[in-house]
This record gives sequence, structure tokens and C-alpha cells, in this order.
Amino acid sequence: MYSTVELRDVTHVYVTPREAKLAIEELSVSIAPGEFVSLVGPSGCGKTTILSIIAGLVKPTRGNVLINGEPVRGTSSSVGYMLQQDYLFPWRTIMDNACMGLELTGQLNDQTKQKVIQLLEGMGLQGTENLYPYQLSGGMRQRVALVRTLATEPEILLLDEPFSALDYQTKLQLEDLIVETLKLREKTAILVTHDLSEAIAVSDRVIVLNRHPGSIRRSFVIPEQIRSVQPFYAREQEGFNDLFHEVWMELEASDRTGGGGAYV
Ligand SMILES: Nc1ncnc2c1ncn2[C@@H]1O[C@H](COP(=O)(O)OP(=O)(O)OP(=O)(O)O)[C@@H](O)[C@H]1O
Repeated sequence: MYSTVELRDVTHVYVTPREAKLAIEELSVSIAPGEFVSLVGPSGCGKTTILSIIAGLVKPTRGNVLINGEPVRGTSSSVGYMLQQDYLFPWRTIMDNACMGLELTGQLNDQTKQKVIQLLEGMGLQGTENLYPYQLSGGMRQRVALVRTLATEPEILLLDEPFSALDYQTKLQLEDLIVETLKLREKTAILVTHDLSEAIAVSDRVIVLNRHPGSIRRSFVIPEQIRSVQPFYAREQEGFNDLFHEVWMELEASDRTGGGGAYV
């Protein structure tokens, strides 16, 4: 059985006219089918770069990236990317926004449109189909963005701080909804977040990255009693606070080590 996502000794150097910056060094990680993994680490340690490499948007300088055992060669419909901003088009209705991915990949037909309607319903967005993004709250818009991502049936979801622009209550509600939706559909997910409590509450595994250049510092497997319940209740489980403290100390240590950037 292969991993859904595998990075083998991945190094990435950003080359600009002024400098060559080592963003990630010798990073290896395997993510199993259906696993939910969070990446946490100091600002600038390479989290978004890792997602961009998995998405096929950035070609790593060295190393191999495999999805379902196949080398990544550019973007693929098996990988969906969700960002902090919803990037809905203001001039398109909610239905037309939700169908964007299908439209761009030539998969829009009566059957897939029906699936979008069902997904919107599942997210509590029934009745919004003919509205425009400005008529929805931030949390509702982010749910539309999730429908747009799920509509093309990606196997792997890359989530780059999708909850960070939301108010706290909406963020907790959306965490529960996304985790439930992804588990139900057996999706593999990789989340980048600055919120440690969120990382522990939603994940099967939390990976702490080293600061400059990005590499794996320590990996925490989330105990069964925490990951078997909804993220909201995970925070109340025995062992949650101790684990939070342990991950926090690791993150603090990561933040203290390393310089302002590694140059080659
Ligand atoms: N296109 C680029 N050109 C040059 N350097 C870049 C580019 N993108 C990122 N970098 C640099 O690579 C390093 C890693 O950036 P990246 O955005 O992956 O970090 P991050 O951990 O996601 O940061 P944050 O938590 O602040 O969002 C940083 O030092 C950043 O300045």
C-alpha cells in the first residue's frame, strides 16, 4: 500500500535577481490515504511552499514528490487547494461560483450540477444558489469555496489557513463541518495553520517544522480519544492540554533556533 502523498528529500531554493534562498531542505514525509495532517511552524519556514510543491505549482529544486505513487508533473485534478481567502468572483452567483472548478476542467453537466446542489445543501447553503457573494457572510463564502473545491472530487485537499480570516465562533463551526465532510468522503488533507489548538483538534498527526530552512522537527500522532471526536469536543478531551503544551514547547524551540533565513 503506497502513501497518497510522499515527499522524498525535497529541497527548494527560491532564486531571485537579488538572492538564492533555501526555503526547504531535505524534507521527507509520507501521508497515508485518508489521513489529516497539519503543518505548523514559525512564519516563513516553508509551509506554503510545501503545499505549492504538492499542488504541482512549484517544482522543487531537488527531490521527489509522489501522489498515489506517481511523480507530480504540474497541477492535477486529484489535488484541491483551499486558501485563506475564498476568491469567489463577485459578479457570479453562488451556484456559478461553486461550479467554477467543474467548468474550468470541462466537467460541467446536468449530473455534476446536481452534485453541486447537493453539496451546497450539505453545507447548509440551500437557497443561496442565485445570490451573489456580497450577500453572504464570510463563513458562508468559505463554505462555497469548499463546495467549489469538493465538486471536482479531488482525493487530496490542501488547506492553507482556510479558517484564519473568520470570527472565532464561525471558525469552530467550520472546523467541525470540514472535518466531518472530509472524513465522510475519505479525503486526505494537509492543513497549514498558525492555530495550534486547531491543528491538534482536527488532525490525525501534527508536524512541527524547523525554522529556516524548513525541515521536519517533530511529528505528533494525535491520540485516539482526541481525534475520534468532533474538533469542538476534542479540545475538552483528557490529554489535550498536555499535548498542546508539548507541541507549543516544540514550536517555541523551533522559533528560537535558526537565523533570519538560509542563503545559498
Ligand atoms: N516566490 C518567492 N520568491 C522568493 N522567496 C520566496 C518566495 N515564496 C516564498 N519565499 C521565501 O521562502 C520562505 C518560505 O516561505 P513560505 O511562504 O513557504 O513560508 P510559510 O511558512 O508559509 O510562511 P507564513 O507562515 O508566514 O505564511 C520565506 O523565507 C519566503 O520569504
